[in-house]
Order: sequence, then structure tokens, then C-alpha cells
Amino acid sequence: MYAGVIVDVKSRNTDKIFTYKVPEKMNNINVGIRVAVPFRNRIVEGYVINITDNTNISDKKLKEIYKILDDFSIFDEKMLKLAWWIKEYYNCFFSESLQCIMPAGINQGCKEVKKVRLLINSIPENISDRAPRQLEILNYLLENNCIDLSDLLKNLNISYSSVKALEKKGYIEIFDEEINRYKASKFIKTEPLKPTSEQKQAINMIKDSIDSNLFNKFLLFGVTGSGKTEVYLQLIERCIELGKSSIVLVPEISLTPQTIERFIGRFGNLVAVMHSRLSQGERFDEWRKIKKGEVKVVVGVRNAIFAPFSDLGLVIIDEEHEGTYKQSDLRPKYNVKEVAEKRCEIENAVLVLGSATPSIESYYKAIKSEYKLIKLSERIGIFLPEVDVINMSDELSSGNNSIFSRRLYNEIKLNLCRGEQTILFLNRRGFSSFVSCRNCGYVPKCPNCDISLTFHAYEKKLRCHYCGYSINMFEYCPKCKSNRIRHLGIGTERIENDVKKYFPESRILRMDIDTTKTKGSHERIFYDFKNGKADILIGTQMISKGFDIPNVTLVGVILADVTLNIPDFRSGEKTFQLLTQVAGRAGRGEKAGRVIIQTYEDNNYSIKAAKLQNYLMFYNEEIQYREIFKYPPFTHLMNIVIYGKEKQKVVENAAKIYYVVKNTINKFEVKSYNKVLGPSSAPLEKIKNNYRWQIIIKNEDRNNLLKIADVVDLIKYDNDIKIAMDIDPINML
Ligand SMILES: Nc1ncnc2c1ncn2[C@@H]1O[C@H](COP(=O)(O)OP(=O)(O)OP(=O)(O)O)[C@@H](O)[C@H]1O
Ligand SMILES: [Zn+2]
Repeated sequence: MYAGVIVDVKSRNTDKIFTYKVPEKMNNINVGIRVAVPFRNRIVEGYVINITDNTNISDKKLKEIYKILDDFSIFDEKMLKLAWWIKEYYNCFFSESLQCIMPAGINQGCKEVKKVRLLINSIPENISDRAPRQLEILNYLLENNCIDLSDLLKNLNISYSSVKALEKKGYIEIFDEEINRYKASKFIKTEPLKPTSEQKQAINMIKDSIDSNLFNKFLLFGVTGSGKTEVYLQLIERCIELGKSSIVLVPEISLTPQTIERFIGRFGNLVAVMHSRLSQGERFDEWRKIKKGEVKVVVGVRNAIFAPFSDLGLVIIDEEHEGTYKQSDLRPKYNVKEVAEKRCEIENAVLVLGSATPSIESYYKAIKSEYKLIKLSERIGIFLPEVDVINMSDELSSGNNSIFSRRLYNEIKLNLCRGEQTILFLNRRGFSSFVSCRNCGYVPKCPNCDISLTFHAYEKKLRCHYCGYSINMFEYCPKCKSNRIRHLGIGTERIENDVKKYFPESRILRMDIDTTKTKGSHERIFYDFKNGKADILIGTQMISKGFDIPNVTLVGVILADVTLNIPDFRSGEKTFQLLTQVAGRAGRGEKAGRVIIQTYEDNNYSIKAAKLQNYLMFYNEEIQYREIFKYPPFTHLMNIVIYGKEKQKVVENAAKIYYVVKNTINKFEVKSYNKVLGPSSAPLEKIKNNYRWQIIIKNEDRNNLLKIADVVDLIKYDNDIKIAMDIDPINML
């Protein structure tokens, strides 16, 4: 027997299938098994991806598999197919795509405890007098049946040898039992709600596909509070009835105890949870539960898409517009929406993407009938909150210099009097390098790329980070001639200080990266706020979703412009999404909600649409910009980041890559639209002492980008230079 093995050595020339002989004694070998194999004078880890009876390679050249690492296989043929697709689609090594499938914590293995069990029904006569200790043990086991060995030794205060003696005689058995390190918290069982007619329609449409085992894709576009989660729950229930499994993906930040509770409350111990707050051991145990078919539902973040179900029926991606569904930091840089779609296709499962603010790309696909569009347009039991936009330039000209408009100040006061809670929201922690006019709100943009220009202090220039366009920094606003040019940048601490100053009587909580570093702090702040231990919660995007707190009646957005002017073509979209989501936190109880958005750009379409909470108005405007400036969904982008410690070298290598890319494109018979932008310094020009430059390639045909990536892979760079390529990037900073 021979096995085709992918070795875990990440390089271009080892990215292929190696054939090994399978020793006789390893007849339990299978596809998906992890093995240790000799490879170039050492032993490396590998994954078996096929088994054959013969090979055309001569036996003498072949080495033997050294060892089988686990007593179970990690992936099946269907998963292998998915890994293969990931390799091709995201241009990564096979070992990298297989690594996505590997369960976290596998090298820690299972945790086992020694147990003792009685094998007889009554005390044998011959034992009674001569061995009182043994008799004691048997009597104890007669009462307790099967218990932990350690408990037995402790409770009876006996030695291991007496237990061992009984085992020798065949009266008892000592065995290993796998235990689960993840202890789910207690839950209260909930019953299905009677669906509204909108919900019912949505459920029925999707159910039809589930029932008939048809691969189908749906976009569930439901306003905040329209009961999307109840739709998910009832679809999962249907799958369970049919003996099928479901995967529910949520963004990391909304995987709060509240979210988990809703699924566990409905399906109890049929639910496994997968997210990064679990320890490695806990994650592995959850994976084992799935593998052994003990659970039917997984709720988790991005990588839960690789949950090893063999009977997948449904994949739900909630808040599908969230950027964290793309793996931006590690290879392969996969987008889980695409991976989920592929997995559903392979396994004849149904994909449901849900959002109150679908990504432009997804909504476009729905309009082009690639997804079936289902709408939930009504909030259940409550109205959408009233949203007001305050122009901060007006505040300034009326002599108000504080970060609170007079309106927001008064509303906070009112809430404090009434004992109702307030959320103050800052879109993002400081990205302060864009400039704006405090008088008219003007923000300089690139005429080619329609993104904000970034201020570079050392050369006193404003630069476009896509194409490199630059102008000199100005003292007077080019539009209104005022000299009130300023750099934007406020942090959450600053807001906290000001709240203390203006509302000394208030009790304040803050939730951002700094205050949620330790395990459990996120939950603690959430529950403290929910239980009324504070009047005002200040936070970043962490608080923009999932929060369902009835006593929150006021949401204030301190400065909407922060996300609006990030140098990224999606800044308008991100702003609209955030404002809509955060607005959705107000007025979820019996009392009506108010939302106040502060901005210098009240004429911007993202902000106008957010005020009206009108997704379509936003979409229709945004999609035109995308078409005019040739951004996705009309093109695909590839971002090539060149980074290293020495700036000069980074710039030189970036130039070299640029020419190679240009030449490659010239060789194509390019019928489709294409453009190479840059090289230019990246918006975050220096991260961890590395200088970063970028080249952005736009092309209508994604395959062309893959071809370019292949060519760039072969370029020889200077030693200390690194390249990161990302196709269809989400994060362009
Ligand atoms: N059919 C129903 N009957 C009564 N209450 C319902 C029904 N469906 C949902 N609800 C309730 O309505 C509220 C909002 O529902 P849910 O949280 O599922 O909405 P959502 O669309 O997921 O919201 P968001 O996108 O804002 O998180 C919840 O408190 C939920 O229990
Ligand atoms: Zn530009």
C-alpha cells in the first residue's frame, strides 16, 4: 500500500504530493490521518490525502511512513476537496489550506481520566475475610458503580495496589475515559416563538431547500430587531429534525454570552461553541464532540466553518457584512463567505447570509440573482429609533467648543434624570492622519481614487495611498478659505474624561481594546451595564452590535467622520453599517429610542442614509461610485504590501515588483479592465518597525490576479524584504 502525503513544510517546491510506503502494521491508515514521515533527513508532520495499491515510482526510492499520529482521521474526502479549492482560489500552499482544517489544540490531545468500574454483580464469597480492603472497595463500587480512580483512592484512603489486585482477579476494570474540558454554563431552556408572517415566509422559503437537499444561497436582509435570530433558530431546528447539522458563524465581537445563550437555550447540549476565548484544550474537546456526532450545531467565529460534520445541512453567517469574516492577517487569506459557499456546494447544503446592512458585494449578488433575497422589513413589537444628525461646524460657530453638541448634552442630562441608559460611541480608535476644515467640513480627496488623502507631517504633504497622488498641505481651506484646518483624532479616554467633567454625577463604563484585554472583562462590562450598574457606556465598535439592553434609550455617536475618512474605498460603506448597527441599540425595550449622530459632513450620503435608516438609498448611491471608480463588485483588487526594516530597500523592491507586474500585464491579452496603482506608502506606513509600501492592482478578471501573484512569487527580493499579497482584500490599511 502507498500513501500520498502532503508534508507540513511551507515552501514552493515542497508544495506537492509525496508518495510513501505504508508499513504492513499500519493497515488502519486512511485519508485524513496525520502522520510523521522522514523528509530530507528529518521527521516532519504530514497529512495523508490518498491511499493506493500501486505507484509508478520505483519501490527503492520510496521511504516508509514513520508513525501514525492520531487514532482518528481529521478530514474526509469532502473536506479534502474544500482544502484543494482553497489552495487554488487563494493561491496558498496545500499544507496551509489543510492547516485551516486542523483542529486547534490537537497536539495537546484529549484529556483522559482513569475510571474504575465493577464487572460483577455481587461480592464473591472467597474474598470476604482475608482482604478487608478489597472488600471495602467492592462494596463501595457496588454502591457507586463507576467512579474516578482518584476519587476512589481518596474517599477510601486506600492504596493503588489493592485496586490493581482486584483488577487482576477480574472483578473490576480500570479504564481511560475522555473528558470534556469545556464546561458550558447553565442555561434556561427557551421554546420557539410563533413566527410573524414575514418570518414565516422567510423560514418556509429556506426550509424548502433544506428539505430537498438542494445547494442554495440566501441573503436575509432584515432590519435591526426584525427577528433574524429566530429565523435561524427555526431553520436549525428543521435540520435537527432531518438529522442534519448546522454551522452558525458570528463575528468575534458579537459572540457574547448573550448570543451563545440564545442557541444553547434552544438546543442545549446539541450545541458546541468555537471561539478564541476557549483554551486550546477546550477547543479540541469541542472539535471531538462534533467529530463524534455528539452535537448538531456549532456556533463560532470564522474558522468554525471547518467544523468536521459529515452531514452538513445549513450554514448561517450572521452580520455577513463584517470584515472579520476575511482572514487578513494569516495565509490563506480566505473569505469565509466564499469558503462557506464552496462547502455548501460540495455537501449540498444551504447557505444563509444575514444582515441589516448587507455588504455592497452581497447585495449586488442578490440583485443579480446569485443569492435569493429575503427581506424582513419590520421590527418586532417596537419602532426603529429616531435619528438626528448634528452639524458640529454649526456648534463651533455658536461658540460650543466641547465634544458634545448642545443637543447631545441635553439628551444625556435627560436620560440621567430619568434613570435611562446611554451609549456613547466612537467609530474607531484614532486614525487621525486625515485633515478637515472645521468650518465647512471639507476633506481633501484623491481625484483618481475617491479616497481621503492622508497627511504626512514630515514632508507637509497630503497623499493618496492607492495611487500616490499628492498635494501640498494647505493653511487655508481650498473651499471656504477658512484657516480652521484640523486633524481629527479623538480617543475613548478623551471622551471618558469629558463625560466625567460634564456629568460628574454619572456612573461610567468604558469598553474598548484597552479595557477588554483580560479574559472575561468583555462579559463583565456587558453584564454590569445590563444590570444597571452604570448610566453611560462609552465604547468602540465592540458595542455596536448584539447588545440588546431594554433600558438603553439614547445612543450618541461622537464623531461619525472618523470612519468616513479612513483611506479605504469602503469607508462610506463601513460608516453606514456602523451607524445603522449602533442606532439599532437604542429603544429595544418599551421606551422609544433616540440616536444622535455628530458630524462635520452632514451632507454626506452615508450619513444622510443612516439618518433615514434607509439601506437602499445608501446602496443605490454607493454602487454608482463603485462603478465609476471601478471598485468591487465591478473589479477585483489585489493588494501587494512590501515591508521591511529599511525604508530605502522597501521603496526599491516595491519599484521592482511594480515593473514586473506591469510587464506581466502587458503580456496578457488584456480584454478586461485593469490598472496598477502605486507603489505608494501604505496608510499605516510603519507597523512594528517595518516600513510598508503597497501596490494595488485592479482587474475585472480574478484569474489574472492569480497569474500575477504567481509571477510575483518568483521574484527574488532583497533578504530582509517581505511581501504579503491579498486578493479581494477587506483591510487596505
Ligand atoms: N416571532 C416572534 N415573536 C415575538 N418576539 C420575537 C419574535 N421573533 C423575535 N422576537 C424578539 O424580537 C427581538 C429581536 O429579535 P432578534 O434579536 O432575533 O432580531 P435580529 O434581527 O437578530 O436583531 P439584530 O440584527 O438587531 O441583532 C428579540 O428580543 C426576540 O426575542
Ligand atoms: Zn489616488
